[in-house]
Amino acid sequence: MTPELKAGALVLRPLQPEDAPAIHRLVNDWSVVRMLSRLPFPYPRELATEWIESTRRDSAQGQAHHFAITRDDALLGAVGLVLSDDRRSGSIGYWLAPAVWGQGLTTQAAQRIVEWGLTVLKLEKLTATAAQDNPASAAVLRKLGFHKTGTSSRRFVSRGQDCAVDLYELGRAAFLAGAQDDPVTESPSVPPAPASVAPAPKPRTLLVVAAALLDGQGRILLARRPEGKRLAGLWEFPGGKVERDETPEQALIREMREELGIDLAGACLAPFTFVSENAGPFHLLMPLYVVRRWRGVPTPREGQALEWVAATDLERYPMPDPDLPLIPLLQELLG
Ligand SMILES: Nc1nc2c([nH]c(=O)n2[C@H]2C[C@H](O)[C@@H](COP(=O)(O)OP(=O)(O)OP(=O)(O)O)O2)c(=O)[nH]1
Repeated sequence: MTPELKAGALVLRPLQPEDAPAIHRLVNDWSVVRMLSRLPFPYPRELATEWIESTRRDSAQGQAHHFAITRDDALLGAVGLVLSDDRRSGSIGYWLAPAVWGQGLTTQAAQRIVEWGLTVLKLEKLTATAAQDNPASAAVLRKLGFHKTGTSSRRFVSRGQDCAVDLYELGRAAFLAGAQDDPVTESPSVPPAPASVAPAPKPRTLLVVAAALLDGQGRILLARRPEGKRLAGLWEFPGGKVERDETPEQALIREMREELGIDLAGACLAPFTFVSENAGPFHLLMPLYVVRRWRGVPTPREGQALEWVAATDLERYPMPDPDLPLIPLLQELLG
């Protein structure tokens, strides 16, 4: 199913039947429709209703995910991700009402969908096309990290003619390598480098501590990263970055209190294994502790969803790539 995603002040949500009048009003505009290859101009009102129904069917079948781009509940445009038959790649498309052009909103919305498709859906690559007379769309794609792979032509129904389009692509590996998260500059204790000095190479290893909390039935607590964070929508083991002057155990106790409201002080924190993996913008070093006893009831304190998951079901929860080797180890422990 198509989820609701956040991108700055924008909310990207599944389309609803009640959106039809707004969709019709916004699309039935020559400056919008001339860039959308399959739509006629004028754009009949019934097509808006039919299209919304089709997006809801596609979403239920997992074939495509179309989102209304909204701000303060006002519909501003749409962004969609259509999956290939094998569900390993997807093609992205978007449009925005001219009244809000020039504010970077298309990039913001498309960026969130790109990230969601490549991390949560784990697509291998994304493709897109832009009409050659649509430099704004090409600029959005380049900002998102897409590169041009060729040219082709498409029938544009509204224009009644074939038009040249450029083809673009973004691979998952390239996206993950370029994903922006700078754990060093997040630290207030690191002063910014003077503008005239070339930035020093960043320390590449990030120490993150995490826990496999086990309940009485041997299920593991997973937390879904909330909207607004890097890797939002992925499931992870609760935990977080080890701060300066903290031991990993102190960091784990602090994180469990902050994130889940539980007290691990005095509990047995059993070192289980660790992750040492390239995580894109940094190298992740993550000790994983197994914890069976604590005080309090895990409660989401940071907007994250929580679920107790049997080890055999872990594969059903999309997790960050570095976590994947942990799954068979936990299955063996708890099998
Ligand atoms: N807690 C946790 N983090 C993980 C796992 N797998 C994985 O790649 N990570 C990454 C995601 C983050 O980049 C980093 C954890 O940092 P964090 O949770 O303290 O920080 P964050 O990115 O959520 O941001 P913030 O709280 O500092 O604002 O480690 C996991 O299983 N558990």
